[in-house]
Amino acid sequence: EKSQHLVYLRQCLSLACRSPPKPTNFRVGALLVDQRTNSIITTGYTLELPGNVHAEQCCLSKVAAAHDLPEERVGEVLPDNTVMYSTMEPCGERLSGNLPCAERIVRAKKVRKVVYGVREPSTFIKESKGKRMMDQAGIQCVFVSGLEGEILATAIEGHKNILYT
Ligand SMILES: Nc1nc(=O)c(N)c(NC[C@H](O)[C@H](O)[C@H](O)COP(=O)(O)O)[nH]1
Ligand SMILES: [Zn+2]
Repeated sequence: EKSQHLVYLRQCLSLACRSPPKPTNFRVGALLVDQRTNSIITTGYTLELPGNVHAEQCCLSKVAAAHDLPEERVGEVLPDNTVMYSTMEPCGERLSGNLPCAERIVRAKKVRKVVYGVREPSTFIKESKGKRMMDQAGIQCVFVSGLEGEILATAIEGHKNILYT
């Protein structure tokens, strides 16, 4: 089970490496798996789509768009028991004020499990709320250890360019 989770999290990590570095967010990769067929439904990474889009948000938006639906209706076209993999815990609050991914995932209804490789660091949001929000919605949140170092190094790539003078 954990080895299978790590296979998908490594794929998320390689997706995160495609994200253009930016000091105001993290570089994250995510993907959706159909648990019945164990096949990947779609992938996403931070800023892949136009606008200030998170990796998890990209996944939901791409599935909806493939069915000519807005993201908020993605639940109508996701298979039951969809699993979201993400290098980082989905956000519960965003400094931009945009709708957090935990709320988007809850709204999607069919995502019943979220697997991630790190909790959100406190760079932008002191106490991350994503996990708690999903727990309260009955979504199974699974933290998988083993890739933290690589995930964090990739996530904060854009931050290294800040000159602390
Ligand atoms: N799980 C996750 N996936 C992402 O793709 C991403 N960029 C973040 N980042 C969380 C961080 O808290 C927000 O990036 C800041 O709060 C700024 O908010 P915006 O990104 O500008 O909406 N977290
Ligand atoms: Zn987010």
